[in-house]
Amino acid sequence: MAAALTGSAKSTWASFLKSIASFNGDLASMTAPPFILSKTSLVEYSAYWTEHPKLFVAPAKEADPEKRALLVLKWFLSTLKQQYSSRSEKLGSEKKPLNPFLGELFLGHWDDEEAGRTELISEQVSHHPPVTAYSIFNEKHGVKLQGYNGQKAGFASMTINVKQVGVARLRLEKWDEEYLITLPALHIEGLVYGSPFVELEKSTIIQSSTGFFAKIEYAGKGWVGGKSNSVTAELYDNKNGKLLYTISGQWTKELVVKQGKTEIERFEHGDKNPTTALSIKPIEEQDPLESRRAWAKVGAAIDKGDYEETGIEKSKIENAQRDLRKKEKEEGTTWERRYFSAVDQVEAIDALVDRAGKFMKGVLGLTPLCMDEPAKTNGVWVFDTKKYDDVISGRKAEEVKRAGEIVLEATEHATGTAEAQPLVDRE
Ligand SMILES: CC(C)CCC[C@@H](C)[C@H]1CC[C@H]2[C@@H]3[C@@H](O)C=C4C[C@@H](O)CC[C@]4(C)[C@H]3CC[C@]12C
Repeated sequence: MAAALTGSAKSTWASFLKSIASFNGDLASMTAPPFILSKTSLVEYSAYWTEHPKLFVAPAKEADPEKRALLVLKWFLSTLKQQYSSRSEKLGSEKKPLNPFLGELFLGHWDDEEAGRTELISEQVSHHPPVTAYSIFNEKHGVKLQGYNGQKAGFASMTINVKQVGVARLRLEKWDEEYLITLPALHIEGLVYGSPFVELEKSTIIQSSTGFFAKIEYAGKGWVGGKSNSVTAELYDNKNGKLLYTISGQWTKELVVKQGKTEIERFEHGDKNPTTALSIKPIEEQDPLESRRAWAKVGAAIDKGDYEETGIEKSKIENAQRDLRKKEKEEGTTWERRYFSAVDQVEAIDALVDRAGKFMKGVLGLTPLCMDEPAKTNGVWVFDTKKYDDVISGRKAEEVKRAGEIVLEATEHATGTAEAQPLVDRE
Protein backbone atom coordinates (compact mmCIF):
# COMPACT_ATOMS: atom_id res chain seq x y z
CA MET A 1 0.00 0.00 0.00
CA ALA A 2 1.18 3.52 -0.78
CA ALA A 3 4.53 2.12 -1.95
CA ALA A 4 5.58 5.49 -3.36
CA LEU A 5 5.08 7.20 0.03
CA THR A 6 7.00 7.09 3.27
CA GLY A 7 6.56 8.08 6.95
CA SER A 8 3.60 10.25 7.94
CA ALA A 9 2.55 10.67 4.30
CA LYS A 10 2.02 6.92 4.16
CA SER A 11 -0.37 6.89 7.13
CA THR A 12 -2.21 10.03 5.91
CA TRP A 13 -2.70 8.30 2.57
CA ALA A 14 -3.92 5.14 4.29
CA SER A 15 -6.61 7.10 6.18
CA PHE A 16 -7.53 8.84 2.93
CA LEU A 17 -8.03 5.43 1.26
CA LYS A 18 -10.12 4.29 4.21
CA SER A 19 -12.34 7.34 3.80
CA ILE A 20 -12.72 6.50 0.10
CA ALA A 21 -13.65 2.89 0.94
CA SER A 22 -16.40 4.00 3.32
CA PHE A 23 -17.50 6.85 1.07
CA ASN A 24 -21.07 7.87 1.94
CA GLY A 25 -21.85 9.74 -1.25
CA ASP A 26 -20.94 13.19 -0.01
CA LEU A 27 -17.81 14.34 -1.80
CA ALA A 28 -17.50 17.36 0.47
CA SER A 29 -17.00 15.04 3.43
CA MET A 30 -13.73 13.73 2.01
CA THR A 31 -10.45 15.52 2.43
CA ALA A 32 -7.34 15.19 0.28
CA PRO A 33 -3.91 14.84 1.90
CA PRO A 34 -2.00 18.14 1.48
CA PHE A 35 0.94 16.55 -0.36
CA ILE A 36 -1.35 15.63 -3.25
CA LEU A 37 -2.15 19.32 -3.87
CA SER A 38 -0.82 20.83 -7.09
CA LYS A 39 0.02 24.51 -7.40
CA THR A 40 -1.58 24.61 -10.84
CA SER A 41 -5.14 25.83 -11.12
CA LEU A 42 -7.61 23.98 -13.32
CA VAL A 43 -8.05 27.17 -15.38
CA GLU A 44 -4.55 26.48 -16.80
CA TYR A 45 -5.59 23.11 -18.22
CA SER A 46 -7.20 24.76 -21.29
CA ALA A 47 -3.64 25.23 -22.58
CA TYR A 48 -3.32 21.47 -23.14
CA TRP A 49 -5.41 21.83 -26.29
CA THR A 50 -2.70 23.59 -28.22
CA GLU A 51 0.72 22.49 -27.09
CA HIS A 52 1.38 21.41 -30.67
CA PRO A 53 0.43 24.64 -32.54
CA LYS A 54 1.58 23.21 -35.89
CA LEU A 55 -0.89 20.32 -35.59
CA PHE A 56 -3.61 22.74 -34.47
CA VAL A 57 -3.33 24.87 -37.64
CA ALA A 58 -2.51 22.01 -40.05
CA PRO A 59 -6.16 21.38 -41.13
CA ALA A 60 -6.52 24.99 -42.29
CA LYS A 61 -3.96 24.41 -45.06
CA GLU A 62 -5.66 21.30 -46.47
CA ALA A 63 -8.08 21.79 -49.39
CA ASP A 64 -9.57 18.28 -49.36
CA PRO A 65 -12.35 18.11 -46.69
CA GLU A 66 -11.77 14.38 -46.04
CA LYS A 67 -8.06 14.91 -45.39
CA ARG A 68 -8.92 17.97 -43.28
CA ALA A 69 -11.16 15.85 -41.08
CA LEU A 70 -8.29 13.36 -40.69
CA LEU A 71 -5.92 16.17 -39.68
CA VAL A 72 -8.43 17.42 -37.11
CA LEU A 73 -8.67 13.90 -35.68
CA LYS A 74 -4.85 13.61 -35.55
CA TRP A 75 -4.59 16.97 -33.77
CA PHE A 76 -7.27 15.94 -31.25
CA LEU A 77 -5.47 12.66 -30.50
CA SER A 78 -2.23 14.60 -30.01
CA THR A 79 -3.86 16.64 -27.22
CA LEU A 80 -4.73 13.58 -25.07
CA LYS A 81 -1.22 12.97 -23.78
CA GLN A 82 -0.94 16.61 -22.67
CA GLN A 83 -4.41 16.75 -21.13
CA TYR A 84 -4.39 13.47 -19.27
CA SER A 85 -0.89 12.14 -18.67
CA SER A 86 1.61 15.01 -18.82
CA ARG A 87 1.29 15.78 -15.10
CA SER A 88 1.82 12.16 -13.98
CA GLU A 89 4.84 11.96 -16.28
CA LYS A 90 6.29 15.23 -15.00
CA LEU A 91 5.41 14.98 -11.29
CA GLY A 92 5.42 11.20 -10.86
CA SER A 93 1.68 11.13 -10.12
CA GLU A 94 -1.57 12.97 -10.73
CA LYS A 95 -2.22 15.83 -8.30
CA LYS A 96 -5.29 17.70 -7.17
CA PRO A 97 -5.42 20.99 -9.08
CA LEU A 98 -6.38 24.28 -7.42
CA ASN A 99 -10.07 25.01 -7.80
CA PRO A 100 -10.28 28.25 -9.80
CA PHE A 101 -12.23 31.18 -8.37
CA LEU A 102 -14.95 32.88 -10.39
CA GLY A 103 -13.38 35.20 -12.97
CA GLU A 104 -9.90 33.66 -12.65
CA LEU A 105 -7.93 34.02 -15.89
CA PHE A 106 -5.11 32.22 -17.63
CA LEU A 107 -3.78 34.17 -20.61
CA GLY A 108 -0.87 33.44 -22.90
CA HIS A 109 0.30 32.64 -26.40
CA TRP A 110 2.45 30.20 -28.32
CA ASP A 111 4.86 31.49 -30.95
CA ASP A 112 5.84 29.04 -33.61
CA GLU A 113 7.87 29.82 -36.72
CA GLU A 114 5.53 27.91 -38.99
CA ALA A 115 2.17 28.32 -37.23
CA GLY A 116 2.65 31.94 -36.16
CA ARG A 117 1.01 33.16 -32.96
CA THR A 118 -1.74 31.18 -31.23
CA GLU A 119 -3.52 33.05 -28.42
CA LEU A 120 -5.03 31.51 -25.30
CA ILE A 121 -7.80 32.97 -23.16
CA SER A 122 -9.10 30.78 -20.35
CA GLU A 123 -11.59 32.04 -17.76
CA GLN A 124 -13.41 30.46 -14.84
CA VAL A 125 -16.96 31.33 -15.78
CA SER A 126 -18.77 29.48 -12.99
CA HIS A 127 -17.73 28.42 -9.50
CA HIS A 128 -20.84 26.38 -8.56
CA PRO A 129 -20.72 24.18 -10.52
CA PRO A 130 -17.08 24.78 -11.51
CA VAL A 131 -16.85 25.54 -15.24
CA THR A 132 -13.88 26.77 -17.27
CA ALA A 133 -14.35 28.37 -20.70
CA TYR A 134 -11.61 28.96 -23.23
CA SER A 135 -10.93 30.52 -26.59
CA ILE A 136 -7.79 29.59 -28.50
CA PHE A 137 -7.20 31.23 -31.85
CA ASN A 138 -4.62 31.56 -34.57
CA GLU A 139 -5.52 34.57 -36.73
CA LYS A 140 -2.85 33.83 -39.37
CA HIS A 141 -4.46 30.51 -40.24
CA GLY A 142 -8.04 31.36 -39.21
CA VAL A 143 -8.24 28.47 -36.73
CA LYS A 144 -10.44 29.00 -33.67
CA LEU A 145 -11.17 26.64 -30.83
CA GLN A 146 -13.64 27.52 -28.11
CA GLY A 147 -15.24 25.41 -25.46
CA TYR A 148 -16.24 25.01 -21.85
CA ASN A 149 -16.08 22.16 -19.41
CA GLY A 150 -16.99 21.07 -15.95
CA GLN A 151 -16.62 17.74 -14.16
CA LYS A 152 -18.91 15.48 -12.17
CA ALA A 153 -17.00 13.14 -9.86
CA GLY A 154 -18.01 9.97 -8.04
CA PHE A 155 -16.26 7.14 -6.21
CA ALA A 156 -16.50 3.37 -6.56
CA SER A 157 -14.13 0.51 -5.68
CA MET A 158 -11.13 2.68 -4.83
CA THR A 159 -11.50 4.63 -8.06
CA ILE A 160 -12.45 8.24 -8.67
CA ASN A 161 -14.73 8.39 -11.70
CA VAL A 162 -15.04 11.67 -13.58
CA LYS A 163 -17.55 12.57 -16.26
CA GLN A 164 -16.84 15.73 -18.21
CA VAL A 165 -19.67 18.05 -19.18
CA GLY A 166 -19.40 20.61 -21.97
CA VAL A 167 -18.01 20.53 -25.50
CA ALA A 168 -15.26 22.01 -27.65
CA ARG A 169 -15.82 23.62 -31.07
CA LEU A 170 -13.16 24.03 -33.70
CA ARG A 171 -13.69 26.49 -36.53
CA LEU A 172 -11.69 26.70 -39.75
CA GLU A 173 -12.47 30.16 -41.17
CA LYS A 174 -11.10 29.55 -44.65
CA TRP A 175 -13.39 26.57 -45.23
CA ASP A 176 -16.32 27.93 -43.21
CA GLU A 177 -16.18 24.63 -41.35
CA GLU A 178 -17.04 23.72 -37.75
CA TYR A 179 -16.20 20.63 -35.71
CA LEU A 180 -18.01 19.63 -32.54
CA ILE A 181 -15.84 17.67 -30.10
CA THR A 182 -17.18 15.87 -27.03
CA LEU A 183 -15.00 15.20 -23.98
CA PRO A 184 -13.91 11.82 -22.60
CA ALA A 185 -14.89 10.31 -19.27
CA LEU A 186 -11.95 9.30 -17.10
CA HIS A 187 -11.07 7.62 -13.86
CA ILE A 188 -8.17 7.87 -11.46
CA GLU A 189 -6.22 4.64 -10.98
CA GLY A 190 -3.27 3.82 -8.74
CA LEU A 191 -4.83 5.29 -5.59
CA VAL A 192 -3.98 2.14 -3.59
CA TYR A 193 -0.29 2.55 -4.46
CA GLY A 194 -0.20 6.25 -3.59
CA SER A 195 0.52 7.21 -7.19
CA PRO A 196 -2.72 8.25 -8.87
CA PHE A 197 -2.89 8.55 -12.64
CA VAL A 198 -5.62 9.12 -15.22
CA GLU A 199 -7.08 6.50 -17.55
CA LEU A 200 -9.65 7.46 -20.19
CA GLU A 201 -12.81 5.47 -20.79
CA LYS A 202 -15.91 5.21 -22.98
CA SER A 203 -15.91 7.27 -26.15
CA THR A 204 -15.99 10.73 -27.69
CA ILE A 205 -17.01 11.98 -31.10
CA ILE A 206 -15.96 14.66 -33.54
CA GLN A 207 -18.67 15.76 -35.99
CA SER A 208 -17.84 18.16 -38.82
CA SER A 209 -20.24 20.51 -40.59
CA THR A 210 -18.91 19.20 -43.92
CA GLY A 211 -20.09 15.67 -43.19
CA PHE A 212 -17.38 13.68 -41.43
CA PHE A 213 -17.84 11.83 -38.17
CA ALA A 214 -15.16 10.37 -35.93
CA LYS A 215 -15.83 7.92 -33.10
CA ILE A 216 -12.99 7.64 -30.63
CA GLU A 217 -13.03 4.76 -28.12
CA TYR A 218 -10.78 4.55 -25.07
CA ALA A 219 -9.67 1.50 -23.09
CA GLY A 220 -7.11 0.73 -20.42
CA LYS A 221 -5.00 -2.12 -19.15
CA GLY A 222 -7.88 -3.94 -17.47
CA TRP A 223 -9.45 -4.85 -20.80
CA VAL A 224 -8.74 -8.30 -22.27
CA GLY A 225 -5.22 -8.14 -23.67
CA GLY A 226 -5.46 -4.38 -23.39
CA LYS A 227 -2.61 -1.93 -22.97
CA SER A 228 -2.90 1.21 -20.87
CA ASN A 229 -4.02 4.38 -22.65
CA SER A 230 -5.42 2.51 -25.65
CA VAL A 231 -7.46 4.29 -28.26
CA THR A 232 -9.23 3.34 -31.50
CA ALA A 233 -10.60 6.10 -33.70
CA GLU A 234 -12.72 5.60 -36.80
CA LEU A 235 -13.40 8.34 -39.31
CA TYR A 236 -16.60 7.99 -41.37
CA ASP A 237 -18.27 9.80 -44.22
CA ASN A 238 -21.73 10.96 -43.03
CA LYS A 239 -23.23 10.66 -46.52
CA ASN A 240 -22.76 6.95 -47.10
CA GLY A 241 -21.54 5.65 -43.74
CA LYS A 242 -18.25 4.58 -45.35
CA LEU A 243 -15.38 3.97 -42.95
CA LEU A 244 -12.51 6.07 -44.32
CA TYR A 245 -9.65 5.72 -41.84
CA THR A 246 -8.87 4.09 -38.50
CA ILE A 247 -6.24 5.28 -36.06
CA SER A 248 -5.24 3.02 -33.20
CA GLY A 249 -2.54 2.57 -30.60
CA GLN A 250 -1.72 4.22 -27.30
CA TRP A 251 -2.50 7.93 -26.93
CA THR A 252 0.61 8.31 -24.80
CA LYS A 253 2.82 6.58 -27.36
CA GLU A 254 2.54 5.59 -31.00
CA LEU A 255 -0.58 5.73 -33.17
CA VAL A 256 -1.05 3.99 -36.51
CA VAL A 257 -3.27 5.39 -39.28
CA LYS A 258 -4.84 2.88 -41.68
CA GLN A 259 -6.93 3.28 -44.81
CA GLY A 260 -8.77 -0.03 -45.08
CA LYS A 261 -6.12 -2.60 -44.16
CA THR A 262 -3.25 -0.48 -45.46
CA GLU A 263 -1.09 1.34 -42.98
CA ILE A 264 -0.47 4.86 -44.25
CA GLU A 265 1.27 6.54 -41.34
CA ARG A 266 2.64 6.19 -37.81
CA PHE A 267 2.94 9.14 -35.47
CA GLU A 268 3.63 9.94 -31.84
CA HIS A 269 3.72 13.02 -29.68
CA GLY A 270 6.57 12.22 -27.34
CA ASP A 271 10.23 13.19 -27.71
CA LYS A 272 10.09 13.09 -31.51
CA ASN A 273 7.42 15.76 -31.52
CA PRO A 274 8.06 18.08 -28.56
CA THR A 275 5.51 20.59 -27.32
CA THR A 276 5.87 24.35 -27.79
CA ALA A 277 6.19 26.35 -24.56
CA LEU A 278 3.39 28.76 -23.71
CA SER A 279 4.48 32.37 -23.10
CA ILE A 280 2.77 34.15 -20.23
CA LYS A 281 3.50 37.57 -18.72
CA PRO A 282 5.83 37.77 -15.73
CA ILE A 283 3.77 37.67 -12.51
CA GLU A 284 4.45 41.37 -11.69
CA GLU A 285 2.85 42.40 -15.00
CA GLN A 286 -0.17 40.12 -14.66
CA ASP A 287 -3.71 41.25 -13.89
CA PRO A 288 -4.73 40.42 -10.28
CA LEU A 289 -7.26 37.95 -11.71
CA GLU A 290 -4.57 36.02 -13.58
CA SER A 291 -4.11 32.61 -12.07
CA ARG A 292 -0.38 32.48 -11.29
CA ARG A 293 -0.45 35.95 -9.69
CA ALA A 294 -3.60 35.24 -7.69
CA TRP A 295 -2.31 31.88 -6.36
CA ALA A 296 1.36 32.94 -6.03
CA LYS A 297 1.45 32.70 -2.21
CA VAL A 298 -0.28 29.30 -2.25
CA GLY A 299 2.20 28.10 -4.89
CA ALA A 300 5.17 29.31 -2.83
CA ALA A 301 3.83 27.54 0.29
CA ILE A 302 3.33 24.29 -1.68
CA ASP A 303 6.89 24.58 -3.03
CA LYS A 304 8.20 24.94 0.53
CA GLY A 305 6.13 21.93 1.62
CA ASP A 306 4.51 24.16 4.26
CA TYR A 307 1.01 22.73 4.37
CA GLU A 308 -0.21 24.98 7.17
CA GLU A 309 0.69 28.09 5.20
CA THR A 310 -0.78 26.47 2.06
CA GLY A 311 -4.10 26.03 3.87
CA ILE A 312 -4.06 29.58 5.26
CA GLU A 313 -3.27 31.25 1.92
CA LYS A 314 -5.71 29.05 0.02
CA SER A 315 -8.56 29.70 2.43
CA LYS A 316 -7.89 33.48 2.27
CA ILE A 317 -8.69 33.37 -1.45
CA GLU A 318 -11.70 31.12 -0.89
CA ASN A 319 -13.07 33.26 1.94
CA ALA A 320 -12.57 36.45 -0.08
CA GLN A 321 -14.56 34.90 -2.90
CA ARG A 322 -17.34 33.86 -0.48
CA ASP A 323 -17.47 37.46 0.80
CA LEU A 324 -17.70 38.79 -2.75
CA ARG A 325 -20.57 36.46 -3.67
CA LYS A 326 -22.38 37.40 -0.45
CA LYS A 327 -22.00 41.09 -1.26
CA GLU A 328 -23.19 40.57 -4.84
CA LYS A 329 -26.24 38.71 -3.55
CA GLU A 330 -27.07 41.53 -1.16
CA GLU A 331 -26.65 44.10 -3.93
CA GLY A 332 -28.46 42.01 -6.57
CA THR A 333 -25.44 42.03 -8.89
CA THR A 334 -23.38 39.28 -10.55
CA TRP A 335 -19.69 38.99 -11.36
CA GLU A 336 -19.07 40.23 -14.92
CA ARG A 337 -17.23 37.54 -16.93
CA ARG A 338 -14.48 39.27 -18.85
CA TYR A 339 -14.46 37.33 -22.13
CA PHE A 340 -17.39 34.89 -22.20
CA SER A 341 -21.19 34.98 -22.04
CA ALA A 342 -23.71 32.27 -21.22
CA VAL A 343 -26.48 31.53 -23.69
CA ASP A 344 -29.25 28.90 -23.65
CA GLN A 345 -28.17 27.24 -26.84
CA VAL A 346 -26.05 27.74 -29.96
CA GLU A 347 -27.60 26.78 -33.31
CA ALA A 348 -24.29 25.60 -34.75
CA ILE A 349 -23.83 23.22 -31.81
CA ASP A 350 -27.41 21.94 -32.03
CA ALA A 351 -27.04 21.27 -35.77
CA LEU A 352 -23.85 19.26 -35.22
CA VAL A 353 -25.31 17.35 -32.27
CA ASP A 354 -28.34 16.52 -34.41
CA ARG A 355 -26.19 15.35 -37.33
CA ALA A 356 -23.93 13.26 -35.09
CA GLY A 357 -26.96 11.82 -33.25
CA LYS A 358 -28.64 10.69 -36.49
CA PHE A 359 -25.43 9.13 -37.78
CA MET A 360 -24.77 7.31 -34.52
CA LYS A 361 -28.28 5.90 -34.34
CA GLY A 362 -29.01 5.30 -38.02
CA VAL A 363 -25.66 4.06 -39.32
CA LEU A 364 -23.68 2.83 -36.31
CA GLY A 365 -26.65 1.63 -34.25
CA LEU A 366 -25.38 3.48 -31.20
CA THR A 367 -27.19 5.58 -28.61
CA PRO A 368 -27.68 8.95 -30.30
CA LEU A 369 -25.63 11.87 -29.08
CA CYS A 370 -27.43 14.47 -27.01
CA MET A 371 -26.10 17.58 -25.30
CA ASP A 372 -25.73 17.86 -21.53
CA GLU A 373 -28.35 20.11 -20.01
CA PRO A 374 -27.04 23.71 -19.89
CA ALA A 375 -28.05 23.77 -16.19
CA LYS A 376 -25.09 21.46 -15.45
CA THR A 377 -22.68 24.17 -16.60
CA ASN A 378 -24.72 27.26 -15.75
CA GLY A 379 -25.41 27.76 -19.47
CA VAL A 380 -23.71 27.19 -22.80
CA TRP A 381 -20.58 29.37 -22.70
CA VAL A 382 -19.49 31.25 -25.81
CA PHE A 383 -16.52 33.48 -26.47
CA ASP A 384 -17.92 37.03 -26.57
CA THR A 385 -16.01 38.88 -29.30
CA LYS A 386 -17.60 42.21 -28.30
CA LYS A 387 -16.26 41.83 -24.74
CA TYR A 388 -12.87 40.79 -26.11
CA ASP A 389 -12.72 43.81 -28.49
CA ASP A 390 -13.70 46.13 -25.63
CA VAL A 391 -10.91 44.75 -23.46
CA ILE A 392 -8.13 44.85 -26.04
CA SER A 393 -9.15 48.28 -27.37
CA GLY A 394 -8.94 49.64 -23.82
CA ARG A 395 -12.64 50.64 -23.83
CA LYS A 396 -13.14 48.52 -20.71
CA ALA A 397 -9.92 49.67 -19.00
CA GLU A 398 -11.76 51.14 -16.00
CA GLU A 399 -13.91 48.03 -15.41
CA VAL A 400 -10.90 45.74 -15.80
CA LYS A 401 -8.90 47.78 -13.28
CA ARG A 402 -11.81 47.87 -10.83
CA ALA A 403 -12.37 44.08 -11.04
CA GLY A 404 -8.72 43.52 -10.09
CA GLU A 405 -8.93 45.98 -7.20
CA ILE A 406 -12.10 44.33 -5.87
CA VAL A 407 -10.44 40.89 -5.76
CA LEU A 408 -7.22 42.26 -4.24
CA GLU A 409 -9.10 44.19 -1.54
CA ALA A 410 -11.31 41.23 -0.66
CA THR A 411 -8.28 38.91 -0.41
CA GLU A 412 -6.36 41.38 1.75
CA HIS A 413 -9.26 41.58 4.20
CA ALA A 414 -10.01 37.87 4.29
CA THR A 415 -8.74 35.66 7.08
CA GLY A 416 -7.24 32.25 6.43
CA THR A 417 -7.32 29.01 8.37
CA ALA A 418 -5.19 25.91 7.87
CA GLU A 419 -8.29 23.80 7.19
CA ALA A 420 -8.36 20.37 5.55
CA GLN A 421 -8.74 20.38 1.77
CA PRO A 422 -11.86 18.76 0.31
CA LEU A 423 -11.02 16.11 -2.27
CA VAL A 424 -13.24 17.56 -4.95
CA ASP A 425 -14.05 21.16 -4.17
CA ARG A 426 -17.67 21.83 -3.41
CA GLU A 427 -19.41 24.11 -1.03
C1 LIG B 1 -5.29 12.85 -7.52
C2 LIG B 1 -6.56 12.71 -6.76
C3 LIG B 1 -6.34 12.19 -5.40
C4 LIG B 1 -7.38 14.00 -6.69
C5 LIG B 1 -8.39 14.13 -7.80
C6 LIG B 1 -8.01 15.19 -8.78
C7 LIG B 1 -9.04 15.35 -9.91
C8 LIG B 1 -10.06 16.38 -9.43
C9 LIG B 1 -8.31 15.75 -11.21
C10 LIG B 1 -7.30 14.66 -11.64
C11 LIG B 1 -7.24 14.67 -13.17
C12 LIG B 1 -7.99 15.91 -13.56
C13 LIG B 1 -8.48 16.08 -15.01
C14 LIG B 1 -7.27 16.06 -15.97
O1 LIG B 1 -6.76 14.81 -16.22
C15 LIG B 1 -7.53 16.69 -17.29
C16 LIG B 1 -8.60 17.40 -17.58
C17 LIG B 1 -8.77 17.90 -18.99
C18 LIG B 1 -9.03 19.38 -19.02
O2 LIG B 1 -9.24 19.83 -20.34
C19 LIG B 1 -10.25 19.70 -18.15
C20 LIG B 1 -10.01 19.23 -16.73
C21 LIG B 1 -9.67 17.73 -16.60
C22 LIG B 1 -10.90 16.88 -16.89
C23 LIG B 1 -9.15 17.46 -15.13
C24 LIG B 1 -10.24 17.64 -14.08
C25 LIG B 1 -9.72 17.39 -12.65
C26 LIG B 1 -9.11 16.00 -12.51
C27 LIG B 1 -10.19 14.94 -12.70
